[in-house]
Amino acid sequence: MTLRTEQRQHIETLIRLSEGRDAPLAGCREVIRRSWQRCVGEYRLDPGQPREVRVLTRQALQEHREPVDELLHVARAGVDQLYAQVARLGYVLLLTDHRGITVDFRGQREHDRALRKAGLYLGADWDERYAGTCAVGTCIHDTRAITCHQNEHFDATHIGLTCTAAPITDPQGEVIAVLDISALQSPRSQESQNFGLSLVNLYARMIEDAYFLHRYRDSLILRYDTAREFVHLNGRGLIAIEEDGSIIAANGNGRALIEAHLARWPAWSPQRLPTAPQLFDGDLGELLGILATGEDQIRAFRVRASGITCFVTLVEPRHRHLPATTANACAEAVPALDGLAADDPAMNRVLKLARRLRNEEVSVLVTGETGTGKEVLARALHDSGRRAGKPFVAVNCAAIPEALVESELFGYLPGAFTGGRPRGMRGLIQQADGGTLFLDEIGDMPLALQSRLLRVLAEREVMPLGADSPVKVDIRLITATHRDMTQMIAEGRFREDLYYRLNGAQLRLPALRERADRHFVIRSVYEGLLAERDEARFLRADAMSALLGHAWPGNIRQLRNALSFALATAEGDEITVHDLPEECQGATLAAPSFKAVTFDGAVADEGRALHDLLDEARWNVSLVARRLGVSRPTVYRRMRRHGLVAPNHRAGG
Ligand SMILES: Nc1ncnc2c1ncn2[C@@H]1O[C@H](COP(=O)(O)OP(=O)(O)OP(=O)(O)O)[C@@H](O)[C@H]1O
Repeated sequence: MTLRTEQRQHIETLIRLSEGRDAPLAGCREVIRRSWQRCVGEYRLDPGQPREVRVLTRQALQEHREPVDELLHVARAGVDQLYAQVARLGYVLLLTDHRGITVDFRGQREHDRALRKAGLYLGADWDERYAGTCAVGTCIHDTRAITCHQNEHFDATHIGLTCTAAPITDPQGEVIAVLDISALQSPRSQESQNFGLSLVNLYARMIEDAYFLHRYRDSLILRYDTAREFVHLNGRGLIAIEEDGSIIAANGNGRALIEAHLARWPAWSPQRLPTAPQLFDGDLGELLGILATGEDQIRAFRVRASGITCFVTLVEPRHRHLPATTANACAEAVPALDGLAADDPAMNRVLKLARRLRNEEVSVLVTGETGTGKEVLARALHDSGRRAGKPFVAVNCAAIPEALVESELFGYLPGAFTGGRPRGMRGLIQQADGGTLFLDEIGDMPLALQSRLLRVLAEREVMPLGADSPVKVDIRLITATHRDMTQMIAEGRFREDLYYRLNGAQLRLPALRERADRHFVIRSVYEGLLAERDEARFLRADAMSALLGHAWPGNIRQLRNALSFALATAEGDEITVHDLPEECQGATLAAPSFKAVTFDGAVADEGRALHDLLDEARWNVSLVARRLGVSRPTVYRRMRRHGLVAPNHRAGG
């Protein structure tokens, strides 16, 4: 079909639409249909009278450029970069103001005439009211990115074009400019422009953020992302704040965060925004002290409205530096506790409370899934407080047979019961005198003993079996459980009064899979194991990646076991993903090990893949080891595992 015939048909369709007759609109996208209806109903555009492209005079263009001069300046690098990517695909680039006037343009000179005729030119007016449905005009009307492809344009003049536009908004969400790429020719299907839509959207957001950073360059700006690695590079959220934590402005992502917060905790007046500490569920000091923490000057926070972990950095005002006191408002150093976490919001909260509690006598209940480090935290609390140097006695209530718990805990005098030691025994409570008694799995303590323990806590004395007078004890009690104690109380299996005594303060440890500082935990457990084994072996990135991706139902204990297994069984001088227990290899098995060489699929396929690789390398083990990025002994070990023997070593071969 020629362009003229197509234009005639297009005009016919739109005339029927404007006259209220049934137009063949099947397959027409809703966003386009609505715009066409605006064109005929609201703007009274006549589809039968295609309009000349309107290009502003130099003087008029200057008047449109002045208000966006600063934006044009900031956007220049982004505009050039995007154009460099799309020019060779035949696209030109337009930047328009909020009215749709093209205030900046990039295009090939050799097509100057054709582009000018098509309206792809500096000064061209793409206002929907004049030009009809088009990417720029409709994007401004709907405040969202859109492709207007060929005969989706209202005006028959434009139906040869394909145009894709994305809005650039100010901190109030108002469109201040539009970024557009357009081509004179394109494939038939509108979907062919989907990739362009993503690209234009991405650059529009980058320009928007660059402009935000420029406009608020004299304020503090919180920049955040859900990936730590991206925060400095291209953190998605930007929130400008005052030094008291109140919010001045936010980019699109930041506004969405604020809206999610307000949806859960509506403000009592429309102007009332949450403060940054409320939004990120942290202290103002923690936010303002970000630059003084960690090597990368990033700190993890948990967004209160969603519970999602965000990594936040602080962009300082251009001419102002935070007073040293605020910048250094980080917590007092307590080595025993500080070593337990790097940067995880839940752990930061636990450790902050632990620092405050370390010299208090209040009983502490540590909760968390099995293996999260409850005993390690209890010991650190002991080691960092006044009682350090005195005994730390740990008792696992679930591990002692029920019949022995009483005598073990309370001790007994000679002859107190048959089977006891002839000289009697000082109970574990007494052994902890002056120090800390740590009762793990407190939920497993038999009910009868719960009453006796309650008495010890109330009267600070213990009555050994067979004794007729109590003995004074000075202990600090820390208990731990992975059970739901409120449910146990409801079921009558745990005494409520004891629970309240034990729960003077509660420290809740997060599961390993939820921790934002998993990398640190893996490193410190690994280094601890190397020190115990007096070894120096490298933990390769593929192993680290698999460990980071594993769900760890058994938490740090399971992690420790997995690393111990790898260190005990790996033959090379480094630990690779294949040295880990099979259940931890999952996350990276499908990832390329070296160039295009991969072991794809399950371990069962590994043998076949290895065989093919060896075959291809003529059974040169060193070459295969290099290609896989593992040591030679590792390849030999895998060959043994899969029963692979080089042809020249096979019996009779
Ligand atoms: N921060 C840490 N750094 C290194 N190793 C740790 C850390 N936390 C815990 N571990 C190790 O993980 C294992 C489990 O720790 P711990 O016994 O403290 O967990 P738990 O929560 O008390 O477990 P359970 O609920 O089963 O009693 C131990 O081997 C401990 O050494």
